[in-house]
Amino acid sequence: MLGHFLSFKDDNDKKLSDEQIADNIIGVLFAAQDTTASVITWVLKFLHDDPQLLEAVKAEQMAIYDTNNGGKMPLTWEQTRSMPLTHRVVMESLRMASIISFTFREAVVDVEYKGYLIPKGWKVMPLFRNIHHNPEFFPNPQEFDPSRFEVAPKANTFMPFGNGVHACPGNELAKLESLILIHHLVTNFRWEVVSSKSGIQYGPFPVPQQGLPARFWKEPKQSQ
Ligand code: HEM
Repeated sequence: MLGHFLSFKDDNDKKLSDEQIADNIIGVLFAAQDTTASVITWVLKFLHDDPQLLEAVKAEQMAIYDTNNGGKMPLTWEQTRSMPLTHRVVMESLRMASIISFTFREAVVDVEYKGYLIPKGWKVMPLFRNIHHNPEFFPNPQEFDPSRFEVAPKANTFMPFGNGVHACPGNELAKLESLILIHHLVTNFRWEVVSSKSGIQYGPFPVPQQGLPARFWKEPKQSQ
């Protein structure tokens, strides 16, 4: 990406300034890395808090691990497309955590919505977190329940990656990274949350209070 920015020239042959390059790199690090790290932290918390679910995810991943000759062969693209339970855990974590809680849009023309007029130039703030925690769309919204994603959510009720032309271009990458990490983690490691506090801490993205301090260790395999 840095290479692309350094060699970029616009229609007038103008290059990007160092400041513009730094701004873009920081922007993407912020948009891509912190967000994905936050959601993965929540996945670990939710799995840790539900040992039965963790066992079920582990069973799904161990089946893949065994097919891959005890993890000696790399995970394939097709395998990442065939992790239904783990995928639902990622989706439910995205809903529960709602990493990007809201966004802004500006009305470019007068808009009438349900009897309200939003005049041209006004800012509108869709609150993703509220939509994701609305019991009308997600019954018992405070409950972590991946099975709710066995049925696709109603249109425009699940937007962890935003919507429209400025929706997140890293959507699929973030989900893929989460699936890969979960695969390697549950097939090779165990973890214990050292101090689990209820509550959310924003920095600016939400993570569990105190950032979920945990201890990890490699799980001994029976065949080893
Ligand atoms: C779990 C991880 C992620 C979440 C929850 C997330 C969420 C979002 C959301 C909600 C938006 C739309 C903001 C808006 O409408 O104003 C957005 C935009 C964006 N995201 Fe992500 N994102 C994630 C990961 C990533 C990754 C991995 C990348 C890049 C590799 C990325 C790059 C971007 C960029 C460049 C934008 C701005 C798009 C635009 O303005 O046209 N994001 N993200």
